[in-house]
Amino acid sequence: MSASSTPAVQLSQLTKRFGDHVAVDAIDLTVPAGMFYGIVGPNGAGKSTTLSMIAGLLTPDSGTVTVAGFDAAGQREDVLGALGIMMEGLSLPERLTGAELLEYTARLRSIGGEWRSRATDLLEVLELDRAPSTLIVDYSTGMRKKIGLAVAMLHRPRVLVLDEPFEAIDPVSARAIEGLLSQYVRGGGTVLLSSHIMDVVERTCERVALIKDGKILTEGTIDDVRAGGTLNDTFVDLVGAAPQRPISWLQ
Ligand SMILES: Nc1ncnc2c1ncn2[C@@H]1O[C@H](COP(=O)(O)OP(=O)(O)OP(=O)(O)O)[C@@H](O)[C@H]1O
Repeated sequence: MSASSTPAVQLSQLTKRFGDHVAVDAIDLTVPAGMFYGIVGPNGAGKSTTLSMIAGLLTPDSGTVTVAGFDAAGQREDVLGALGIMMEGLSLPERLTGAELLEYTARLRSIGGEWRSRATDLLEVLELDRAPSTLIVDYSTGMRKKIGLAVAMLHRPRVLVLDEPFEAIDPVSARAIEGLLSQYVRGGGTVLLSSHIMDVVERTCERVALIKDGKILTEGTIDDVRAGGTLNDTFVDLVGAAPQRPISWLQ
């Protein structure tokens, strides 16, 4: 698969309200194909809401989403084929093992016989092969995240949308996931992820968008955005440090 000039994801005036609250406020964003792209921002900034609209799990109030050139509203089947998603809170079939879930995914997606070797690779790299008979209901938080990632990758999508893939993941597993995603991007895939872990975003992503209150505060290459400092510095400068005051009952 080669990188294409069609953007992996394109958002135009994307907006979502919950009651009176504007969670995503007329966002325009282009994620070029074949790269690692990060979305960062404080809690409640609108990252998950944005990714959920790209994933088709939430309907925008206005604006458009295209994935690999397909319109998310009108070309749903094409978008589903092009996309792999891992979102917080998506339910999993709890009474299956990891391997069974991948077989189930392969059938749902009509993946040919190659699913077996793909599943073996994914389970091995993510170290889920160490608990072959453990049901998903008994998985740890990190293991649930890893099997969610394997499900998202099994059909070799053109675009992976990952909500906080590195949170709740131990450092060794995080490196394994980084390696897996890097191979995927080198092969022409696109990763769009949200994260609060700035050093992972700095290390992996080529471009980053910083969002707050549903709006993009800055967007560009990692070097442009960190402007000689660290991404953490830029984040705190633009978002504003949390208020600090003495709390007498703690002292
Ligand atoms: N289903 C919902 N109903 C009402 N409000 C919602 C809903 N989902 C999100 N929100 C609100 O929309 C805003 C954006 O939430 P979102 O989950 O997108 O933020 P986030 O950037 O992903 O935050 P975090 O870093 O904490 O995961 C928040 O104010 C949140 O309370």
